[in-house]
Amino acid sequence: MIKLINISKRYGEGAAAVHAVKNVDLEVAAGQIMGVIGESGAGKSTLIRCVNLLERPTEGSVIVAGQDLTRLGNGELPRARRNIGMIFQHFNLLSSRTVFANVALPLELAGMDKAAIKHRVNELLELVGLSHRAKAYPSELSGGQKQRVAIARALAPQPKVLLCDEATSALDPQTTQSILTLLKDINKKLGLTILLITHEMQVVKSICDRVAIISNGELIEQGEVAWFFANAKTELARRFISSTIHLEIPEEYRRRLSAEPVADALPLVRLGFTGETVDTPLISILSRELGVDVTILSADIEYAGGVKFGFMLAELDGQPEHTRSALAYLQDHKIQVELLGYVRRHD
Ligand SMILES: Nc1ncnc2c1ncn2[C@@H]1O[C@H](COP(=O)(O)OP(=O)(O)OP(=O)(O)O)[C@@H](O)[C@H]1O
Repeated sequence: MIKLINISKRYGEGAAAVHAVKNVDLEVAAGQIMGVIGESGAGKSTLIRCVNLLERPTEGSVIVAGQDLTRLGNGELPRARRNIGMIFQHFNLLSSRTVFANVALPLELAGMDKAAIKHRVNELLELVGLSHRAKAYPSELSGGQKQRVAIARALAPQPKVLLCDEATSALDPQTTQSILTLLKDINKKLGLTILLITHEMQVVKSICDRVAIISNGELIEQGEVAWFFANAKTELARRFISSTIHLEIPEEYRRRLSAEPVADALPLVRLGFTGETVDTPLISILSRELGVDVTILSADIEYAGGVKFGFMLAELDGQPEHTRSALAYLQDHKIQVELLGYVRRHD
């Protein structure tokens, strides 16, 4: 549905030129949700704005719904752009228009008659859960409601593709989740293809099917979300992944931790679960069959893209040879084992 072929974008000329996007190839299949994640200044906004030619790429082709937008003249481009809706971080609503009139605007511009506009806008407001606020003005709405209006407006011309430029970055975590749920709903109900950019891995984890990482204008890694959590290679990807996992050694244990084995101390391990981990009732097997008791200090294990991943901090209590077999057992089941040190039983 979206195909970017060798896209580059330079701002300015000569020595002062900024090469914001470099030789990007990206494909988003129909009905898919793709997330592009990157740090500030990585080139995310420039890249997404190249898809509807809000920024014209310096090189490369942009194909949306089978049309090469970079080859269209100024007369044909507006029609092709109707296939592409867009929402923004700061909603971009018209403050002098009501919710109804904001959503109606693209339909008025397209010359639709009044009765048809009324029908369509009411349908859209129902879809985004805002029928009861049709007469309100943007200043009377919460951030989440404003983004709902923006989504309804973007969907009014029945686009095939929705571009989301940091659409939840101005919202609190709970509202973010409700907007992400709405986007997923719309994706399923309407078969809409979604390309979003974000700096938050949580957003990717919540709704994306695929993810690409952009760094310094280049796509450095991409894949299905589940594959990505299990297999990402680059340091940046690993940093984004760990930003969604919250696991710390409790202070009380940290005080008793030493790097080397000491008398009367138990190994403290971090166990990593990835898409490759073999499902196993590991704690019962370790204690019943291998003679090692497991104390879980903390765990953050989640599902993304149908795969279980996450980490667990645990203390292992058993004879040294039993502990060695337990660690080997975990590794055989594709659980990543990291020995963090040894915790003395007493201060
Ligand atoms: N209109 C412009 N003129 C000149 N340079 C620009 C322009 N827009 C962006 N840039 C530069 O291009 C690079 C990429 O910027 P871009 O806004 O695409 O990154 P981003 O990943 O979206 O960052 P952020 O999350 O901070 O918005 C940056 O170095 C930025 O300063």
